[in-house]
Amino acid sequence: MSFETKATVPSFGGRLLKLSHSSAVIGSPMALNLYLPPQASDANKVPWIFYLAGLTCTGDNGAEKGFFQAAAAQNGVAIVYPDTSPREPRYDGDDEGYDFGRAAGYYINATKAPYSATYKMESYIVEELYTALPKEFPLDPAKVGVMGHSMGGHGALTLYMKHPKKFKSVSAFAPIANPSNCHWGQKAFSGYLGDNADDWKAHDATELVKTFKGKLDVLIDVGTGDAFYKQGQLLPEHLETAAKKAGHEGVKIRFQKDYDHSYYFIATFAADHIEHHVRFLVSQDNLIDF
Ligand SMILES: N[C@@H](CCC(=O)N[C@@H](CSC=O)C(=O)NCC(=O)O)C(=O)O
Repeated sequence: MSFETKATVPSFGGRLLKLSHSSAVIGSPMALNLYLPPQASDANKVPWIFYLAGLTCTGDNGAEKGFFQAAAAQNGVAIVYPDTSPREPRYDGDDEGYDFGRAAGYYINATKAPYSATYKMESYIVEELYTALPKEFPLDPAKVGVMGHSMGGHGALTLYMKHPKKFKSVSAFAPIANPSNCHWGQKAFSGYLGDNADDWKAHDATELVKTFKGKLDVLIDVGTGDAFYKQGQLLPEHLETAAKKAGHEGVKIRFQKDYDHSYYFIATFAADHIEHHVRFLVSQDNLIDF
């Protein structure tokens, strides 16, 4: 598989590549952004972090509004911003709501028709992009982290716990932390996986943490002014309680006073998240003082 570079945008001394490719997993073209910091070269393959965006997003939201590139450049890490769902073929009703179907792929492989034919965002991330990107770009295949926002925060936490050998670091902004117990998650999981709630557990961070055997050192930020948090869509306390009960003391949830769900919140704490990942991914020789 090869990527076509549609545009190259200079950013903080590095380059943001606007890429497209024909996805074998999804079965149609997909677009994504890749930020390469100034340290990246054929002779210096850099660590990299997936940023998984939330409902209604493309790979552009994080790249344009997340403010990750400054800290990524400073620390010599690359960031991959994938899309949030397949864009074609279209299915009846796939954009009736903002919270299911297009731009709401939930980073799982659907098992229910018709979505099961192409909605395979889990395999798209952890198999296709994970394998193909380091073959074409100066990315270290052994140093990969994952972070995300809201639906993408759910994606980051669950992909990390489902594929612990693939990711060395994880963090989340306002994640949907217990999708089996909130309206957003129930709607998505019944549409993609069917109505048997037992089948949802393998894709729910609060359920996964109960039996997760690896080491969990995860940074999570949630704004106390977040309308979706107040509505009960995120349920970070469920994850916190389950993690504590399972002995995972490294699940750190910071409740940020008054912050909302927006990219103003994400941008405020973006550098903290990059630095969290750097602790697990980067050798200190690669740091640049701007
Ligand atoms: N349109 C919806 C709200 C959609 C929304 O807020 N999406 C968030 C992610 S929510 C969880 O995954 C987002 O990131 N939006 C894009 C942005 O750039 O802010 C509604 O009407 O409530």
